[in-house]
Parts: sequence; C-alpha cells; structure tokens
Amino acid sequence: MTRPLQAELQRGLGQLGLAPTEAQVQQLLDYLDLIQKWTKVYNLTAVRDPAEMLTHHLLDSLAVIAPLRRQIAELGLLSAESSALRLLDVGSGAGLPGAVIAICCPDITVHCVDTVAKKAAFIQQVAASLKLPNLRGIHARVENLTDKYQVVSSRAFASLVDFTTWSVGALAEQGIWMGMKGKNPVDEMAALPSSVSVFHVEQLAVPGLDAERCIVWMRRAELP
Ligand SMILES: C[S@@+](CC[C@H](N)C(=O)[O-])C[C@H]1O[C@@H](n2cnc3c(N)ncnc32)[C@H](O)[C@@H]1O
Repeated sequence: MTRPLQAELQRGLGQLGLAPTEAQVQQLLDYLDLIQKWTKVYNLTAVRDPAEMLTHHLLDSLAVIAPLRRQIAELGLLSAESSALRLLDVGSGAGLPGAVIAICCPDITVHCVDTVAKKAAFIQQVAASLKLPNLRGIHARVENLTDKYQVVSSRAFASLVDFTTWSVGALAEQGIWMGMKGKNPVDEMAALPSSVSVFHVEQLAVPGLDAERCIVWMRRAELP
C-alpha cells in the first residue's frame, strides 16, 4: 500500500467520523493488500486499480460502520445477556462489507457466506493473516443456513426480495436486514412481500465516490 493511498484512507476515515486504532488501520491496509494479491490468482473482484479499490470497496464498506453501530444501539441488539452480536454477510465475495466490519467492530462476530469455495477460503485466510478471531468464511448457499444472526447484511448481492427471502432462515427473531444499495431502490422495496417491513432508508456519503449509496434497513413485519 503506497503512502498516498494510506493518506487517502485516513482522510476518508475522518470524513466518516471513524476513529479506528492504529492496529485497525493497519489491518484495513493489510486487507487491501491481501485482496490485491489473491485477485491476481483467484479473480476475487473486477476492481483491480488500488485507488479504485480503496474508494469503491473499502471506503464504501466503511461508510456502513457508524450507521450499523447506531442501529445496534437504538434497537438494543447488543444486550448484556448476549456476549457478542452475530452478523451474517450474504454473498460476501472478497469480504465486503463483512471483513471490514470484523476489523472495525471486534465486538461483532462476523460470518461471511458465499457459494464460491475460493471466496470462503479467502475469508478464512484474512481471518488468519490479520488475526481476527471474530471473522469466519462459510462455503454454502445462504438458503441452507439455519444458525441465527441479529444482523444479516448484503452488498451487490441480489434484489431485496431475493436477499430477504433466501436469508430469512438465518435471521434471529428480533433481527434486522442491512441491504446496501446504490440509488434508493423504490421498485425493489415495492416488490417486497408483506412479511418484510422497511423501517429506514439511510442515505450514505462515501468519501471520494460521486455516486448515490443507501442502506435499506428491514425487519420482519409485525403480524396484525
Ligand atoms: C456480486 S458479488 C458481491 C460480493 C461482495 N458482497 C461485494 O460487494 O463485492 C455476489 C456474491 O454472491 C455470491 N452468491 C450468489 N448466490 C449466493 C447464495 N445463494 N448464497 C451465498 N452466496 C451467494 C456469489 O458467489 C458472489 O460472490
């Protein structure tokens, strides 16, 4: 990782109001290095340019950290009884946003599921190399998972209907879905079944990225 990119990351973190430790910043930089190294062999992501990887992948994923922490606090998802909050990142690919969340939030247990074995193996490699005991890669279809998670996230995965339908079996009773999207996906939200309720659409500003981004927060609809 070159010095200008490091400076750009620090600037972006500041703009997002994040203050990770020095060790976490180093883990974020090492994570980018690992993606670049593995992408040469395993084609983990279409983005190859390091500067583009920083804005389109890393900063884009970092933009959800503060909103995620806010939702967890507001909804009381991290209660005194549960020692660690569990988050499932669906169709995680190279670990976006799952690995970034695991680095920035050591108090969250993050599982990244992907149908492609080499992608799940990459996550295991990231966990080992960066010494992240809270990160795990799972090689599976999300539809087949039965363990429960308080937060189920996805980025560049599928329509909101498919995302929620395929992952509902992994959502804890009081859990929430965090769908990362570009433009406000009005049509996708309108197509959601009555069993899913959107409780907040949150606009995001990603440093260095001139594009619309939002999070669609959803949960199970309360039955009448
Ligand atoms: C376009 S990639 C997005 C990767 C990453 N989230 C990102 O933002 O760069 C979508 C990923 O979903 C995975 N995938 C597709 N269907 C899946 C399923 N049913 N269960 C788990 N993963 C799936 C694919 O293998 C692929 O890695």
